[in-house]
Amino acid sequence: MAARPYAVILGMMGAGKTRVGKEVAHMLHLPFADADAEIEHEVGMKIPAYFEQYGEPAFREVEADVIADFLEDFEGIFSLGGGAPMTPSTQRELATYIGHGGKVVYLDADPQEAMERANRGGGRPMLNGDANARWKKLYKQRDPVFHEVSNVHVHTRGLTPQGAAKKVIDMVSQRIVHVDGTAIEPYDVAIGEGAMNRLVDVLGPQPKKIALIHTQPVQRHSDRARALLRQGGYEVSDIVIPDAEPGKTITVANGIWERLGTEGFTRSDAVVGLGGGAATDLAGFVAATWMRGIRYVNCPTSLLAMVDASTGGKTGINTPQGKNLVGSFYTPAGVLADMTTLASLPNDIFIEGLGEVAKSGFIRDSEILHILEEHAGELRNFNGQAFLGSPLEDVVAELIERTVRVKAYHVSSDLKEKGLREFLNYGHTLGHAIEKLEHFRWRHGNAVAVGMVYAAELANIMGLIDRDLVDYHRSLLSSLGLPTSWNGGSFEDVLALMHRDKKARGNELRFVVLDSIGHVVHLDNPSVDDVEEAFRRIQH
Ligand SMILES: NC(=O)c1ccc[n+]([C@@H]2O[C@H](COP(=O)([O-])OP(=O)(O)OC[C@H]3O[C@@H](n4cnc5c(N)ncnc54)[C@H](O)[C@@H]3O)[C@@H](O)[C@H]2O)c1
Ligand SMILES: Nc1ncnc2c1ncn2[C@@H]1O[C@H](COP(=O)(O)OP(=O)(O)O)[C@@H](O)[C@H]1O
Ligand SMILES: O=C(O)C1=C[C@@H](OP(=O)(O)O)[C@@H](O)[C@H](O)C1
Repeated sequence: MAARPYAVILGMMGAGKTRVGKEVAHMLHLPFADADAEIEHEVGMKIPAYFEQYGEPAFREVEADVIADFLEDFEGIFSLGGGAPMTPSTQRELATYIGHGGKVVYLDADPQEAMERANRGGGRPMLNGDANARWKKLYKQRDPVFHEVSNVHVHTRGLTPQGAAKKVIDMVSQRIVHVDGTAIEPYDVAIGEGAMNRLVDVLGPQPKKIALIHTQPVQRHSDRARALLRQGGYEVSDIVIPDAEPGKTITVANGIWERLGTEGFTRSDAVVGLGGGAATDLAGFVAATWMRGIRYVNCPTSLLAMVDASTGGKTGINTPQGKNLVGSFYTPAGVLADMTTLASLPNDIFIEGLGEVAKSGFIRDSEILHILEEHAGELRNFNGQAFLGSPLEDVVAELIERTVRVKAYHVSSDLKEKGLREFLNYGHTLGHAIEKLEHFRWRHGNAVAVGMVYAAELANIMGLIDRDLVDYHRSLLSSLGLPTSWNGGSFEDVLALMHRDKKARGNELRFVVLDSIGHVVHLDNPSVDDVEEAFRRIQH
């Protein structure tokens, strides 16, 4: 495999491609190459002189050749000349580079700032004559193409070269999971520090008003989102809802509908949901129902919301009869899992999220289990204040990316949970019963952890897995600080609730169980004796 650039930077003349590119390379301890400097080296003369002697078409040919060579054989930060992306062969080379996982950064400076800087510098033959008018004309031609050929968009208005470089690094190191499939409008889940900086790009130019729905404990993160939205030119309605489950009610939804009505939200406006899974569920529900569906973006701030609730398109509210009884399948336009928000997440809520992470390991991706094993101690001692920039951050980013991929896989062909998606329910049949019997004082991920041990015991009783795998469930989950037993209710109560599980068919129970790590099957209608025996085994 050829050595490819870590990132390619393009943008208008004066955007800072060279200056910021050098800064990025310096911060990442990587080499830097500037296409213009390489061309000058290649032809043995300065660019203005070359333009003068041979003209622009000859320059573009040399330029395209030099760029093609560097895209194939340079491991560092590579900045292009302003006009380079207009050459069709270079556009194709950039597309191939992106196809191999490359990052093409559009360094999008404020036009006024970039134009002034380009004029000041001189040495730019494309600006000969009325420099400002030339710059503006080129901007009009080039800006749409830059958007087209890049896959990372970085606005740098008002930033110092160092600030712009830090933003480029954040954006380039984000992980992207593309969610696509039957009945799904494709969208991306962006994971990493600064993922929220994508808000304006994901919302697009159509919305004028944005309802920013969030809870109070994440105020400092919603302040950032609001600032980004205002900078993007949107009119922002800040809507604070009650924290956690009390936010997921028809009364809260109704209050927001009233506000959207009073404030004149139309079908082309949008919703941003920011917070834990409860806030993103409610925000998605409001977006799905307002005018029969408007655009929405999720900004999950808890681990559980990042790996599970914000992706997959389930939105909803609770009723007095139960959780999530009213809602719809309605996919977001994008999910921005900004790791900086985890800095304020309490330890117990982080650990709870690991329950769903482990589930994804058991049902599909054994590498998740290896990572959990290897880092169990650090994960269990998660401390938000010391998290950003620590080695654990990359471990958590990897776990989030892998878990989101498992979810995306199950959702892609079964948005409405008629088959494959049911496998995401591993550990949930007993888990939901425990949550209900504990009056929701037990957190979901904790109940699912016990539920997975239960499902493993049941699979063992049915002869599907050996005892070692059951023991492995217990040892891994408890090493993460998750519970593996429950003594809070009778078998009769549990059985009655499991019969009301959404997977049950008529009077028959239906479980999701493993037959090996990474492989799940349905277990239909096991005998009550077996179901009870498994229950007995998780009581101590
Ligand atoms: N839509 C789906 O597919 C889906 C899947 C799983 C769960 N869910 C739903 O998600 C909800 C559970 O999500 P959850 O565990 O995130 O619970 P939550 O939304 O109640 O958040 C838990 C607590 O953590 C706080 N919090 C979240 N992020 C924080 C941060 N960065 N800093 C400080 N505090 C923070 C919240 O304010 C809340 O007090 C449930 O309502 C569940 O039904 C939905
Ligand atoms: N963010 C910035 N803030 C202040 N000055 C900048 C910034 N980015 C670039 N510059 C300065 O503007 C000039 C043009 O930048 P340069 O990197 O050569 O642009 P480009 O390569 O995109 O044409 C240089 O003098 C550079 O130091
Ligand atoms: O915009 C252009 O067509 C050009 C931009 C210059 O690079 P910078 O954008 O780095 O100034 C350089 O490649 C040449 O003068 C042509």
